[in-house]
Amino acid sequence: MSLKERIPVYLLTGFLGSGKTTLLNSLVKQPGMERSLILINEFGEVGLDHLLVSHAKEDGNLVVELGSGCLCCATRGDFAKTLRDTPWRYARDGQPLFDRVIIETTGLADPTSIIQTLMRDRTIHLQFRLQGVVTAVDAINGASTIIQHIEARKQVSVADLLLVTKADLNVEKHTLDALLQQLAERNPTADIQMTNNGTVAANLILQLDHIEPADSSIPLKKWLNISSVSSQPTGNNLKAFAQLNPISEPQNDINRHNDHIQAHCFIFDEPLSEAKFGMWVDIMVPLFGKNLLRLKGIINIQGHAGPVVIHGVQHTYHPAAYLPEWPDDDRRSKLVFITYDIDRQTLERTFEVFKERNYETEAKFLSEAQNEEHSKQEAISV
Ligand SMILES: Nc1nc2c(ncn2[C@@H]2O[C@H](COP(=O)(O)OP(=O)(O)OP(=O)(O)O)[C@@H](O)[C@H]2O)c(=O)[nH]1
Repeated sequence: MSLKERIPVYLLTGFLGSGKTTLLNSLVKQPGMERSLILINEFGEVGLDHLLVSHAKEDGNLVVELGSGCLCCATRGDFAKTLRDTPWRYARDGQPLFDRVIIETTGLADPTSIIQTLMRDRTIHLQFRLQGVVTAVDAINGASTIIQHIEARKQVSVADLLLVTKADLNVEKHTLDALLQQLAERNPTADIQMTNNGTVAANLILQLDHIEPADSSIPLKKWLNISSVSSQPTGNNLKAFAQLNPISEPQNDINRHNDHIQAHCFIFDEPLSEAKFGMWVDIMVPLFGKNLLRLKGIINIQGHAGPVVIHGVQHTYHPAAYLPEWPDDDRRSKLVFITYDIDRQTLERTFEVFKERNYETEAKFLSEAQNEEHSKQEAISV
């Protein structure tokens, strides 16, 4: 099955009480959301949320309650099994009875491990594609929750869409401004939307495309979502693969919060060598592993007419998508990292190392050496 044919999965996460179930209730009533399979995970002995969305069944959806316990840890195996089984369990005449899956996590879930299950479990991966991660953030308590709880920070960091809930309540302007700034700093790639009374337009969710922006109607810049900072004057002239410019310094603000998660944005003015960049990805992504929470990039690779779109979550790095043309005149490569305990200098140092080595020459040398060895062996056997 091609990626496009796989069943889209939307992950709805957010800290305890942030408004996930309320949003879900609003979503499933809307046209376009029929035939959703809703997986609800709750933390605690008795689940209630599935009751709260029970009317969703009347709107032509299926609701499944996942076992008590958090699906990022205690019930991870159950979750994987439930999801693997859904295409035949909820099917008629061999056809699934649903068009998409929405997973509501517990408020304490670490979404990165759920994303890992979605992308690394072979059976799941062959049938489903992660279409979007939506994180609810409480307008009033969100800022302090994010500072206090690592789970909340991870939920924000991996989101494609951040929904600020409870904006209808009397939120002080400075509280809201501070929260919005914090969200933008922590996840510069996510779209941020305000919601009132727990309602959100289904379109906002349905248009998400977590993995394959190439296939989507979303403009690339919106996907990467750093256009607001990318027009800043170029900064110092640190050279990496090419000319590298720090385009924003969100990490300074985040350091003030004294936590471990940072966002780093880089721009490369010149096209990058495919061999060097490929080596960097092959070696560094697994090496950073769990500490690389998110990597998104639009890359100008030497010799390619259009941009190359890359995307990774922790160890999982998706095959690069080669687009036929650039969306506008800006041909610079842009990379956004959201990291846990990896500082900007470390990333820069790795760029430097890969710039210094000449992988084209090394590859050529290796191939010539192998050919020579081959010829020798053939001569011996003759
Ligand atoms: N005024 C207002 N109240 C909201 C909004 N969203 C949620 N609430 C209220 O906030 C409370 C928590 O909402 P839920 O939707 O249950 O939050 P949740 O994230 O599912 O909570 P957990 O399952 O405990 O993690 C409920 O009392 C909701 O009615 C909103 O946008 N405006």
